Amino acid sequence: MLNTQINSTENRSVLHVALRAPRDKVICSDGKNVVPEVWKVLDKIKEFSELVRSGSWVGATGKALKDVVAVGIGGSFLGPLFVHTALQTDLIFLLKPSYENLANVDPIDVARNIAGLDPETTLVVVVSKTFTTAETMLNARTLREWITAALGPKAVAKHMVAVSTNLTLVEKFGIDPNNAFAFWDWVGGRYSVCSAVGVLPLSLQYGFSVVEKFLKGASIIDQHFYSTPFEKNIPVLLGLLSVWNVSFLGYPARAILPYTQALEKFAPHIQQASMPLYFPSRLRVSMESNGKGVSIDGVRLPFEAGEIDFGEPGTNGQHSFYQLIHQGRVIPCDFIGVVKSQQPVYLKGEVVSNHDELMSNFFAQPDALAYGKTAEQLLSENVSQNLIPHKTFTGNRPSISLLLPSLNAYNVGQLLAIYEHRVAVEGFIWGINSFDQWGVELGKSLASQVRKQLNSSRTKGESVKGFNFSTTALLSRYLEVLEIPLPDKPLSLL
Ligand SMILES: O=P(O)(O)OC[C@H]1O[C@H](O)[C@H](O)[C@@H](O)[C@@H]1O
Repeated sequence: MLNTQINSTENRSVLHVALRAPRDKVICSDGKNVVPEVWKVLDKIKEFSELVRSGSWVGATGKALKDVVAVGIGGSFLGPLFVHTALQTDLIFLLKPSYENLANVDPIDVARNIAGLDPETTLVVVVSKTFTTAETMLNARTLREWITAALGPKAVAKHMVAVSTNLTLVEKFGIDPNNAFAFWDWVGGRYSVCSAVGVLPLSLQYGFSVVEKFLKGASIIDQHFYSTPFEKNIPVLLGLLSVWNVSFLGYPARAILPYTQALEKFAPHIQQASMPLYFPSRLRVSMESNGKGVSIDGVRLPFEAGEIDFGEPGTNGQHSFYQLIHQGRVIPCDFIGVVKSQQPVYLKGEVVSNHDELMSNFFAQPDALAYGKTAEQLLSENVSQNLIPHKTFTGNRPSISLLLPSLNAYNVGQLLAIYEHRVAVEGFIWGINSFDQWGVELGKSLASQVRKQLNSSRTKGESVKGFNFSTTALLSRYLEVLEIPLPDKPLSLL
């Protein structure tokens, strides 16, 4: 039998393709076909989201719920946010409950998210694979407090639901297990947008039929990736280009530049699949999926792997960091354009439509990068000698251009799956484990040491100890001046 436990450092299968497989497909983990379980949860989401959208699911005081706050961070936040934002303008007529995303543990994020919301008409979706992530759980407790303070403890059953692999902790938290939507160990957090993590919030917003199209788009790419010869296989070609740029040409970064505002959250999502880490010993900058310093067998890599991803929608980026891309360091770019705009506008008397104006830039930028401008060309334009070095463009700067026919749920699913598989292709070639993320653990455990210190200093006046000189000084200073709300003076929420 095929060994699907390719995430060998966590003894986990990697099966996010099963999340979007057709009902009749057989995909096994530990000898068990997981597709029926996937569809059981999808059917449950369909039913629940229809109840909420139709107003049949009512809150503790009998009112329909009209706002959704999704609480989650990392993979339990960025993917759904990217898809939600991508479809927002296309499907504005379908958008039923409003959609807020609470990720940061900063109380400012809580306050901003619930500003103007009424607990009576709000549904909170707590999204956490582990149900132990410190930020998410504190935010969930804060919103539980917000709901119960207004509506009483029983209101949690009607106003809070959860998405998690850890249903025991969901129940312990006080959420009715009937209102929990499961997913599985074989879904990595950053690959979970096609599980209930993304499907529940998106179904609540746009309806289940839209989400089905999104899943179908991703599934089509899964089939393409599985069966298309390498020379025509989009994720394979893109992955090879990345490996070439990073490991052979030594370009450490990649700019993701969608020429559509609808994809404004795409680069942040891909960044999560590639969160930068810092290895002081080698000044290595790396990422969550492919940001590894060692091979899958634990041997230190003799080459650089992973890219530093960043990006902004065009044309905004053109007015900030493109200067460096054109004349400074070489940054391979992914240009993503769309043929048919979600929002066509053509003003009378204008030379082109607004979308054509945007796309003029999409076509121009890769050419400027590739071909540049020579001193000879500048001379022929009578540019003065002293400005020639400043106005010269070296060219020979790599980019790829993806042109999507439109940006609907189906195409968004395709785009997601292309990038997911591309990450895997790169990881396979580099010989690393693209599916673990041990690099995020150290910071978390040090934060828990700080948390203990803050508690003992605040409650018992204990002095700061056990930290290095710099952190001791900073912590002491922090404890000296910051006013905190005491238990008898509760944090007031907006
Ligand atoms: O979904 P959760 O268990 O709350 O995890 C949220 C996030 O936690 C960590 O930071 C991981 O590095 C991420 O990959 C994960 O998405």
